[in-house]
Amino acid sequence: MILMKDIVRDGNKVLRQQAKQVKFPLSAEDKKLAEDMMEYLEVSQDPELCAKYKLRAGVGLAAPQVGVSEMMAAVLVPNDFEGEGEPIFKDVIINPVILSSSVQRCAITEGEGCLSVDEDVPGFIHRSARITLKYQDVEGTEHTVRLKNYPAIVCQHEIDHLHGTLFYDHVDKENPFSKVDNDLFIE
Ligand SMILES: O=C(O)C[C@@H](Cc1ccccc1)[C@H](O)SCc1ccccc1
Ligand code: NI
Repeated sequence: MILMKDIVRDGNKVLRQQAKQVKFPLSAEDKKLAEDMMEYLEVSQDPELCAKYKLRAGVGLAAPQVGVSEMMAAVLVPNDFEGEGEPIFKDVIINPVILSSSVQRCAITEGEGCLSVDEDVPGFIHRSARITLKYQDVEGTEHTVRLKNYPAIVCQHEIDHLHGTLFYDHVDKENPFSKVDNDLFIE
């Protein structure tokens, strides 16, 4: 089971590398990694288990964050944090490619955090509000999905990890809370 001690922190070069394409069929190690990363998200979103294992809640986890420089990330965006209903998006996205993205941007009002960055970094992280994402699942089946708002933000945050980018790279250093007229903001 992945614990916080297994999460690589900012400063480790694996977080700044271009991750390698994943080959199919998945090796036993890659299958286990995919399962373990999704398990981390599920456990971290259960308040009792999250406290029991001293985790930080997460809606996404990328392989480089556990020291594996491969293009794989688990994403679990719950319907709501009461755990009611099916998740908005749940899958392990492998070799993801953003095929298209909206010019319109979207940001989380309170900014972003990262399991690999212990410090708070204030500022808006403006991302595309809508994306068309192509990826393979653990079986190697190809999916092309259109995502918007929060699920789109989470997937862009995770895909950034696969290219060595961290959320605070997107903060406008001159004016961290800069915005333009048609920017969307979500709570
Ligand atoms: O470090 C990670 O990649 C996991 C992040 C992903 C993320 C952060 C901000 C915005 C979108 C995605 C963690 O999920 S940060 C903790 C968190 C937990 C619940 C809801 C939002 C952020
Ligand atoms: Ni992150």
